[in-house]
Amino acid sequence: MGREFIEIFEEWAKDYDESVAGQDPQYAAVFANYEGILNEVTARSTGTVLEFGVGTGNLSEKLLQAGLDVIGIEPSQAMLDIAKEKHPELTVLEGDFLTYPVSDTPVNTIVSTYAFHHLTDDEKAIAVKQFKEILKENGKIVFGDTMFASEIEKQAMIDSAKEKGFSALAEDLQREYYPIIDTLEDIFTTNGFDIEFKQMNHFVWIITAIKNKE
Ligand SMILES: C[S@@+](CC[C@H](N)C(=O)[O-])C[C@H]1O[C@@H](n2cnc3c(N)ncnc32)[C@H](O)[C@@H]1O
Repeated sequence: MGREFIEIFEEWAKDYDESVAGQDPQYAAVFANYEGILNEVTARSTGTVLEFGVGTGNLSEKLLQAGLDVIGIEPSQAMLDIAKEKHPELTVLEGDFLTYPVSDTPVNTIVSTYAFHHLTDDEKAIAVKQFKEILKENGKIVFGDTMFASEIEKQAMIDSAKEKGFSALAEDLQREYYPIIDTLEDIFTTNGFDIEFKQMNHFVWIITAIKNKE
């Protein structure tokens, strides 16, 4: 479950760092302020951090530089190999948002950037329920990802991509499970989190979800 897009990342891994640097015009707006997004997720993280979908390890690098203990989880072998090559000191384990080697280490923060939308909304709810179990008291989830204020806004972004001739972006926005903010809010609050949203570019928002006491 949740691994249906891995082939895309096996292919994309070798050029991925060029895309995030804005060199692919179709994705330039998606990756606008990429460094700022990673910095903001890092600034909100504490203690032992479990990172999902590490890709080539760009967020992991910032978390390590901030002195945090990072356990990375990544399902694509090609991405995982690059992350390990760039950061030999990083622990990266094979796994995904739903199935991962759980250690006994209590986790303070669960982070991810540009990855949670690979799960359907039902899978997102299962993942969040599991995260609550492994987070320490007052633990938090900090995710940066593409999401939309409404279905109307999402359709407008798809139409705009088509008008610009960005067919790969338009297909991506229709193929993967980019959520509506109200849906995410419902998933997190139902599973016992207080959640905040902050917009970082035309596509990406950061969500910070803090585990309730109850
Ligand atoms: C767009 S890349 C983001 C990489 C990195 N987090 C970043 O911000 O640059 C998406 C990553 O999520 C991974 N991924 C895809 N499906 C996943 C899943 N079900 N669980 C965890 N990671 C997944 C991909 O293999 C890829 O490395």
